[in-house]
Amino acid sequence: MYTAIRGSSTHAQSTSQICSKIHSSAVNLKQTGKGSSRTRLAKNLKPGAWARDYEEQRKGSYFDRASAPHQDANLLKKFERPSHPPRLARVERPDKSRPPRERIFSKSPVQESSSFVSAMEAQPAVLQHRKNPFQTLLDDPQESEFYHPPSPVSISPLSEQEKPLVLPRTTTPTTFSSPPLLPGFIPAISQMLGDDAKPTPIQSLSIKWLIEESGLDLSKSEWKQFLLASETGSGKSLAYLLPLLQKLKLDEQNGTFVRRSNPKRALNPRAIVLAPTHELARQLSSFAKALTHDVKLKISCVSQRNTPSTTKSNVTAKKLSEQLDAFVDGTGDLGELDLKKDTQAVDVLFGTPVKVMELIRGRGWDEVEGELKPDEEGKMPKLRRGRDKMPGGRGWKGEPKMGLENVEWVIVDEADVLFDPDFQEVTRTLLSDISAARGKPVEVTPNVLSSPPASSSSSAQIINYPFNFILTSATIPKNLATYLDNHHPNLVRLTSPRVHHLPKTLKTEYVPWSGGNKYADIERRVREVWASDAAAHGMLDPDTPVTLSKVLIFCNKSLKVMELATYLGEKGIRCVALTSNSEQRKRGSNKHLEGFLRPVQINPDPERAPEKAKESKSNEEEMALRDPKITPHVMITTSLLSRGLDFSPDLGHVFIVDEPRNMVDFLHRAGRSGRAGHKGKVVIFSKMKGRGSQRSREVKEKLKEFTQGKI
Ligand SMILES: Nc1ncnc2c1ncn2[C@@H]1O[C@H](COP(=O)(O)OP(=O)(O)OP(=O)(O)O)[C@@H](O)[C@H]1O
Repeated sequence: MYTAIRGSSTHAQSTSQICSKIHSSAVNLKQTGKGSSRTRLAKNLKPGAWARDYEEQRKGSYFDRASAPHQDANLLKKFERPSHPPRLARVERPDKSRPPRERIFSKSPVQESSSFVSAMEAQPAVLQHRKNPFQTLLDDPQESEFYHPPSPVSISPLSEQEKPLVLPRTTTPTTFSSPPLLPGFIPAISQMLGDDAKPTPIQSLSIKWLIEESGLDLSKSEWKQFLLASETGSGKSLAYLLPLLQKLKLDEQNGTFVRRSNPKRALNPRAIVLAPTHELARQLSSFAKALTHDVKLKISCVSQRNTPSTTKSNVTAKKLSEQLDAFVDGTGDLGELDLKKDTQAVDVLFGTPVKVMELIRGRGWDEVEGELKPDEEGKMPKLRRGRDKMPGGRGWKGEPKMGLENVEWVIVDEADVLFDPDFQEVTRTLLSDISAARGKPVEVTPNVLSSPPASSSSSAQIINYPFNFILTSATIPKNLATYLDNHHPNLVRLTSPRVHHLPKTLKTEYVPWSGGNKYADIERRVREVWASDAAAHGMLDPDTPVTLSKVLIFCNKSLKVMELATYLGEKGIRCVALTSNSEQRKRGSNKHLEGFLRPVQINPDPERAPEKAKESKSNEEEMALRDPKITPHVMITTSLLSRGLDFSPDLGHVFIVDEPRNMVDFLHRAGRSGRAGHKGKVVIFSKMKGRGSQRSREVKEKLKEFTQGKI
């Protein structure tokens, strides 16, 4: 590269010739795959529009510099393309005939779970603008990013001035038994987890403190406030679902719950479970459905609707609005909500905060109409019947569908995401709406998560919601702990001993890039995984068909997901590629994750559903499911699927091909494998030798310390 430029200067060529020479030499280097800085140079030093800048440089001492031009940071900065603005969740098409719509929230709006994704997919530079509370992996090696609980059970506060109230260790239940559990839960638990299943540490704690209650008024108020934190795959869902469902059933049986009816909004749940993605909400709701197989409670999931891609001219606004309100395609088995049929109140509603808000306030609740300008005669334009009153049009606002008077429980799953700066406004607005409907309004103050720890003398707003408030997470970043300390000082923290560690059954492996095609490295590794599966199987049980591991690959960018999927597809490896905008995600079911997620089902009762009970797969179907050429065994995605989803134990490998941005991200991605005591491996691809490997080695060191519990 350097020689090419020196050569150019000695022959006094024209600027554009010089530039094109630089360009072509850089492209050559790119083709030989010699490193990222050169590739970037090839992109940035294209001849043409920037030639003037080169001319200016040439007048100075550019070519006399001792160093190579790609080392001149100032110059490169000048030619750098402007960075992309942060992606918004919903892209508005410019329509000059309409006044612009504004959003109520001043910050980057949280419209959908896809905004979570765009936040996770955004470039590091973009993340900085939103003051990401998490440091990048190496930014602050001295200080831990996490809150370390002093004991499995503690009550607030984190602030340095006060000491947390630490409860003495007591014996916790070691079996799922009735009592304290309702007898109806026992067969469901046995069917789902096996007859020998024992409660995990977080489940023991929750049975003890949330179900038995131990005669101790921990939360010092009528309503419980709890945080459940434990490592990934340790059964937090069951830890909060059991107390929730049991209490709902008991209140119903004892007559202590009196349903307040709201004739206009019949859908009036007793509990709301919030999750950051539709996929997770659906999986949790089917888990709850299976648990209540005998304990009859009505479970629903408000999910991504079937939005028609185009507006047909013969569809009236009313019809279209009705279609949009029929949220799913009638897959009632999964417990998803169909507003046409579900006019009765439900017991537990699962959903993302944005979807639940749409039910509470009506679709389009977060948009205000743009200013309508008077015409030349000073008359205000009327809304046009068809277009402007169509869903999404200027004058359209959906009807609220859901009452909140009966809500006695709110569970925030993946609390660190739902209270992170991108989500917290909508989450807290939702909590405040419920409080207001229950006669106890709570003000929503902006940006509470960035506030410093309150000293004992300062007066942080103490929030006591008029409902039971349960948070769960596998990671408690310090800013979440501080928020809880400031605003929920009575919150009880139940934490498992291994919180913030990788599951014991998950192994970590580092794979160096070969220096050639990275996609080929990944392909090779996938094939190695399958080869070792086949070899191990051959030694153990050669007469039965082999089951090959499923592989989940995490990239940082959607573009890379698609490129890698194309590459592997061309090499004969079928993959599912999922990004926030994937069409499959819009279907309103988890079909796109079939084969990867752990199926949740209770064996059908042969008397009640004889056909379902008989259903079994033919040999050919079984073989097709095992064949990676027919059934995809590789899923490629971004952080979208890193949260909460319970992948099947067949998913033996997680590949992390881009450096995780922070420890939180790493723990959640890695934790999709090695769940519930099953073996798993997280494979981290990185550069371990030569230029640029220093950082990888430091990251490796940090991850090692972390997984060994030194941080
Ligand atoms: N006591 C138990 N014994 C055996 N398996 C269990 C037990 N409790 C839960 N499981 C299983 O463990 C798996 C993981 O559970 P779950 O998804 O609730 O974990 P989690 O802690 O919420 O994980 P994450 O932090 O990733 O959301 C599920 O498949 C569940 O069926």
